[in-house]
Amino acid sequence: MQTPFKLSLSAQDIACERGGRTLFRNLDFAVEPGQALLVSGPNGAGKTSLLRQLAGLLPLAGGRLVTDGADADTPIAELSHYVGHLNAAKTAFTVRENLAFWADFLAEGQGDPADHLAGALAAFGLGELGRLPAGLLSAGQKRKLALSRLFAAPRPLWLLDEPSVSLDVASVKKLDGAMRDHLKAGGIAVVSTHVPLETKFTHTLDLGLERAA
Ligand SMILES: Nc1ncnc2c1ncn2[C@@H]1O[C@H](COP(=O)(O)OP(=O)(O)OP(=O)(O)O)[C@@H](O)[C@H]1O
Repeated sequence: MQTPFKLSLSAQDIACERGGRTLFRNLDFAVEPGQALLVSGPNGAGKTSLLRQLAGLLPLAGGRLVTDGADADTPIAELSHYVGHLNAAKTAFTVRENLAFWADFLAEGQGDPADHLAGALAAFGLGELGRLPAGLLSAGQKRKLALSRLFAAPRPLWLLDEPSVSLDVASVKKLDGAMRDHLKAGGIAVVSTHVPLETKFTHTLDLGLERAA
């Protein structure tokens, strides 16, 4: 069994600007090991922007992000998996090659990449499609491939932007199960979704309300 995660993440007084417009400011939250934050709000409220900030893909316009339980020099990007709207798969590579790349690249020094690859192929039942180029997958299968990356390397922070989009009912259940197991292992998750999930979120953040405040 893997060592339980022990990462905490807090956002302190953070702000976000896009195209010269302030989407939110003075935002605070804290997530401890085993906890999940649900980010909600209407279209355009800034959910994707916030997740991209947490993933280190978009600069903060103010405030700071603080982690505890990890080496202070390790950027959040290296502690997290970010699954966004783009599925980030190499279309000419097969399903297996994509997952093998992630297992080799992301899980270096964290156990046997072959074990991670097997876990990733099994997580959303992509084993049978292993030889298919990722570009030929259906929309839901592409989303499953992106989510399978969560299993290609153990990382304490999952940043999931509308993770259930295009998934069938059984796969949404698998996603809920995966999140439950991740939280049980002490992982943390920040999730934006318009669709109800079974996952028990310990914290919620409504960016629509933040904006109105
Ligand atoms: N590169 C950009 N330049 C300027 N404005 C941008 C840029 N990217 C996003 N925006 C704007 O920032 C705002 C927030 O976008 P974001 O994608 O974060 O919203 P969201 O809450 O995730 O929306 P949705 O629910 O529709 O996915 C939108 O008004 C969008 O037009």
